[in-house]
Amino acid sequence: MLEVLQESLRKAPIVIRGEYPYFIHPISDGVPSLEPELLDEIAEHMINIAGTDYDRIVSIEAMGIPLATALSLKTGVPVSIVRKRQYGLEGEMILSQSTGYSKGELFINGVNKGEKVLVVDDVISTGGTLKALLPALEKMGAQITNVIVVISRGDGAAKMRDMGYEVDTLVKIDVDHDGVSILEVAGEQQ
Ligand SMILES: O=P(O)(O)OC[C@H]1O[C@H](OP(=O)(O)OP(=O)(O)O)[C@H](O)[C@@H]1O
Ligand code: HPA
Repeated sequence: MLEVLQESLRKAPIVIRGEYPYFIHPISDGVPSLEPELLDEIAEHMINIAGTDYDRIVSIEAMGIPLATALSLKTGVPVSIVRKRQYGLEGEMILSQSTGYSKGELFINGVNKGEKVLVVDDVISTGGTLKALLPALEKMGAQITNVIVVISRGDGAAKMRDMGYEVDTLVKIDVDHDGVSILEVAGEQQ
């Protein structure tokens, strides 16, 4: 299951950002090369989890964009990207994002009241991003049908569950200075 994803994670190099061992991978960084075979495997898996019954796919720049695009092309569902740049449009929602290595603001546009929304992203780590995003989407009147994140490292997904949000992840990993270890793969018995 998810063989292309697993193989690519085993090859991911690590750099240290502050104290944080940061893995570099096609899905989380677009580096060194994001292959269509990998995007296809992931998009198919996301459709297996969430189906196609939603009005909008919501994802976060930068690395949510290829995932949301791949999914949009398969499902015909439109995409709204949560940006790190302010547009000042009416109804724009502003939120604060904090990850293991960065802090900043995010801006949501294009999500309409009453819409069924699928949220996808590349990585969940501290959970800081989704902790800010999911309540904000609900405040805008969206109904979140599923939240799917490709790579889970750390306890972010568990923290989201404690907050009442189920986050499906395709693979759980551990990262240290030597590399990535795969702890769990969706749909596989451990
Ligand atoms: O669970 P968290 O600790 O919040 O980390 C996860 C977030 O970190 C990454 O985004 P990043 O801000 O690095 O943006 P990028 O997609 O532009 O690389 C990733 O795309 C998630 O959005
Ligand atoms: O270690 C990481 N690598 C890439 N993206 C990430 N987003 C959170 N942590 C990471």
